[in-house]
Amino acid sequence: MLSTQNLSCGYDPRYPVISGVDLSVAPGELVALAGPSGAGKSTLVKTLAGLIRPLSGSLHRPSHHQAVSYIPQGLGLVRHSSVLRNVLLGTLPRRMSRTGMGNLLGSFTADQTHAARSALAAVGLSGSADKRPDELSGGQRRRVAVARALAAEPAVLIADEALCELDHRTRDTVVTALTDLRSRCGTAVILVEHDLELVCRVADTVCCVGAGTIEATLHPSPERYQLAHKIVANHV
Ligand SMILES: Nc1ncnc2c1ncn2[C@@H]1O[C@H](COP(=O)(O)OP(=O)(O)OP(=O)(O)O)[C@@H](O)[C@H]1O
Repeated sequence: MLSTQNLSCGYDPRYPVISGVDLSVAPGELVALAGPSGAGKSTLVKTLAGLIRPLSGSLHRPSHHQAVSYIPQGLGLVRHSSVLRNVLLGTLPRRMSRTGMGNLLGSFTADQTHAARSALAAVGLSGSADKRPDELSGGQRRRVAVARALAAEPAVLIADEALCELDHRTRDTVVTALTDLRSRCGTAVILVEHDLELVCRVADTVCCVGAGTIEATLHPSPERYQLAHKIVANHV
């Protein structure tokens, strides 16, 4: 689904932020990236999402329309559009592949509206469809960004700290929505997340990022939580 070999990422070829990254993410797999602030997690996922060119090494991503949805740390919501319209934007690549750019300004189809409303329901925001993002709390805005990615039904969903600012119950709702997407569409999920307890509970694979690379790759279990904690804590 998505793989890298000896990938090196950063903003200046002389100073890679993270190197030697070998990742292989299968359909439906949930891979978590954990590690201290500044370790290079966002730089890596921006590269995986295609926003930054790799400095070296190889990156294989699915190339069809709607293949990769990326939730940036800053969320990228359109402030003056309604919540529903923001989520509908997630379905745009689907519409573009069918009808081309000409219809971008037209109305959305019933299918797209259904997908957007279902995504909002999945993150518990059915009642907020007509509000604007700046009328919502930080955690609610985060869930709008998740809903936008869900509505895209992508092959790969990459989320940079999408679960932070959420209370435990709401976080479980979002995790359930992601699990449903994985089993329904075979979506591979790559999650940047600081909460190791959560990560070890929900991820199939945990990559511990530190010292400019992926230092360890674990398949979680309660014992592995201690190990992951030690590896990440070493660099905090
Ligand atoms: N646009 C940029 N231009 C140059 N350097 C950058 C840029 N963005 C990030 N960096 C640098 O890359 C390094 C890694 O930052 P990055 O945001 O990838 O870390 P992170 O692990 O995601 O941290 P956090 O958990 O705090 O979000 C930092 O030293 C940072 O200063």
